[in-house]
Amino acid sequence: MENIQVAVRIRPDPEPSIWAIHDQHIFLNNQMRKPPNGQGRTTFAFDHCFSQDSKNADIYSKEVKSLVLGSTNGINGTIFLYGQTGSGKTFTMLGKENDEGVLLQSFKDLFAKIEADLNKTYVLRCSYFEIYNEQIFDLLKPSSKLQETLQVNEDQKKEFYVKGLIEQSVSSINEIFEVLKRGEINRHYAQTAMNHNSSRSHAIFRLQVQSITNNFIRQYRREQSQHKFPTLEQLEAENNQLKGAMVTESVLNFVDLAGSEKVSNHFEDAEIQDTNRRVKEGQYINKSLFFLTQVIYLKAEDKGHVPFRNSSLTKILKSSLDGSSRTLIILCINAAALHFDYSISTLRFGMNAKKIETKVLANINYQNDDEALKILLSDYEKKLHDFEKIRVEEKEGFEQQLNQLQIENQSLQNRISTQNAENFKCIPKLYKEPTWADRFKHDFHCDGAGDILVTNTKVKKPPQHDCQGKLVLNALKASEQNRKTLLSNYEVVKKQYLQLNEYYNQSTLRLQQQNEQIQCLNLQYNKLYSYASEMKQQLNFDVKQLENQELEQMISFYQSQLLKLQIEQQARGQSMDQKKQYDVEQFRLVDQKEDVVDVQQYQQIDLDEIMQSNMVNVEMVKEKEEDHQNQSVESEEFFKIEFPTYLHHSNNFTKQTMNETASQLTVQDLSEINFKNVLQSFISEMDVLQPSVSTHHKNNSTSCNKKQTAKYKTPDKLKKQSTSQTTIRGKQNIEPTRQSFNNIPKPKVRPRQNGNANEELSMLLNNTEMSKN
Ligand SMILES: Nc1ncnc2c1ncn2[C@@H]1O[C@H](COP(=O)(O)OP(=O)(O)OP(=O)(O)O)[C@@H](O)[C@H]1O
Repeated sequence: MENIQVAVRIRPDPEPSIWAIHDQHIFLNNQMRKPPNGQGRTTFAFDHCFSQDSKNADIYSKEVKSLVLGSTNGINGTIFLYGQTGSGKTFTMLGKENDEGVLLQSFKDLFAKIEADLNKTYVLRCSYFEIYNEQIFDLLKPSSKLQETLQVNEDQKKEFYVKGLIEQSVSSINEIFEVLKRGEINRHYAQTAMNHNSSRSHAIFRLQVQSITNNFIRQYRREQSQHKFPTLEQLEAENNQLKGAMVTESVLNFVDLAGSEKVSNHFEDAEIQDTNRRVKEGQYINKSLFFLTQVIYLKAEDKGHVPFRNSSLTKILKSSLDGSSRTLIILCINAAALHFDYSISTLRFGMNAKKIETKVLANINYQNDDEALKILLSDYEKKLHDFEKIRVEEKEGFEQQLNQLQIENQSLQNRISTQNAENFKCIPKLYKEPTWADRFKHDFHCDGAGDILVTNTKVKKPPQHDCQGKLVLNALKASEQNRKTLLSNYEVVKKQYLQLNEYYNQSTLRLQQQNEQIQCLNLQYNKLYSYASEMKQQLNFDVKQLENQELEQMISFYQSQLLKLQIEQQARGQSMDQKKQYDVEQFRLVDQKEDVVDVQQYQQIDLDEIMQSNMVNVEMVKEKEEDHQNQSVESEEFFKIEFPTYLHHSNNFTKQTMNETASQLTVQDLSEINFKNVLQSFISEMDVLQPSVSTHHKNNSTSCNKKQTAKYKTPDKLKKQSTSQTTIRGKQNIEPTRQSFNNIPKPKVRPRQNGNANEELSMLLNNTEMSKN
């Protein structure tokens, strides 16, 4: 026989504690030697007393651990957490992040031992349910079926069991954590959706531990699915190995009882509007706790019949209180004086429970004969079959739930899509694609900017009750993430656009400045060009003047030579006839044979023109005359001695025109256009004047040699024509070529300098010169 283990734990409180602990005793401290009501016992002795500084780990290691591990040997165990609301029952059971509850520590130790035990194979099944207002709710059911209540039935062995309770098979610590988590979520959901108050219900987590010593089973389980157990036939096939097997079965109950405070307490709570509901809750709680206390009291006093059937709680806990179970009650009390009455009540309950003795027996079956083993395995298989059936039902329920969630998820996805579409409709087009007109206007294009559609409105979150599926939450998160990404992309592109815009503005400014500079340079260039043109004009004028002077000098020189020659001819008059004398006066030497024709021709020539247009190459004449003297009369050749008549004409004309032009230039605007106009008019005048000169010559030289017209042609034409001289009347007409003309010694002429003036202007001037020449 073994007494129920009872421990007490004081919850830490900001208020000073009225309780003190010494060893296994808890009593009122010095400040409160006497109880407030002045009566009753104030010192209690329990198996363990835990102060406010105690941790869950302390309670687990000293009280809970041995009880939990005993289940692996087939010993049932039950842990009650009894106490007033807010006294720390749930904290002790489930704990917090930094102080793990006794339940989680139990799981860890249990699985650690199971994994370390290589001689047994364990089957663990767990269930989680709550008793609220005497109704049983399975917390492992799908949320849609949470409202279904379960009944407590009695089997053939007069044992109570909850019919239809889900027994979830677990094979690892993670799986059992998942089951616990699912139960807690449903408990919370029931609290809100079904108006349950978790603190007003008794929560029971039950763990069935079965083990069998058989290596075959272990190997079989490892090879097969973890949830499948070998069939009886398979076990019989290995019958020899099963002989002598030990089978253990045990149940661990973790019971978080509802608060044990008085019902009247709820009446006084002014904030609670639904008084009737609270009254009903309190009544049921007190009723179940009363029956629990009664059962414990009767068991402790050992006074005959114990009424376990009075409440669901006592029915469920019967095996723990009446049978072979090892039971632990952890009393939770508040430290403050305010809760003294409730604390005393709790401690008294513990003192009664402490008296209860239970026959702690291990549920072990030693099977040495085949028949007994078959019966055991048959029973075992039946349980497993039921378990599999439940699993199938559960699976179907989950699948239905999954389908429903998928449908809900799909509808939510549709809503999100619709919402997104509406959002995008509302989005302003932040970046307007520039038109071609804009691009030409600004000469600016931002490649790759494109259209960016960004919403500034957050995606509306659906109501809380719609968010049952993780997919929905993920979709919302993804949508939000997309929105953030779009916004960040938009910011980047916007920044680039602003930078490009800034660059464009700067470029435009630079362009304007450069245009202004170009205009200034153009102005300067025009001024310089005008100045250069003027200078060149002046230079050409000077040169022309100089040339004219030189030519005048040359003419004077040749005239003097002619006079000299004439004098010489006169001096040699004996050898020259009268006609030749006459010709000489006309500055022409004529063959006697051609005197008639020549005289006629010469008579038509104006003397002045002859004087101006014929030039005697003194050296040539001398040479020819010498040759003439040396040769026969018949071989004497006619030499036409020409003097460039146009020099006289053009010289005079040029002088006059250039003087006029210079005077015009001084008074007129020197801009390029005016300058060109002046030149054009100048050239036009030249063109007008030249034909008259040419005509004049033609008229006066019709009988003369036609080659005289070459005087007004370009040097190239002149040269060409000179090279194509033909013989007249069988006699070679030898005309002084340009070369021969150049051989005439001339006064040195200053070379014409074109300078660096504009080329077009040079061309014009050159053409003008050519025309003049
Ligand atoms: N030992 C402790 N150390 C620190 N905080 C504690 C401790 N015990 C309880 N608390 C805190 O006190 C509050 C109430 O505790 P808890 O919910 O466990 O009480 P309860 O007895 O389960 O109440 P109810 O019967 O209403 O469910 C919780 O916030 C819990 O975190």
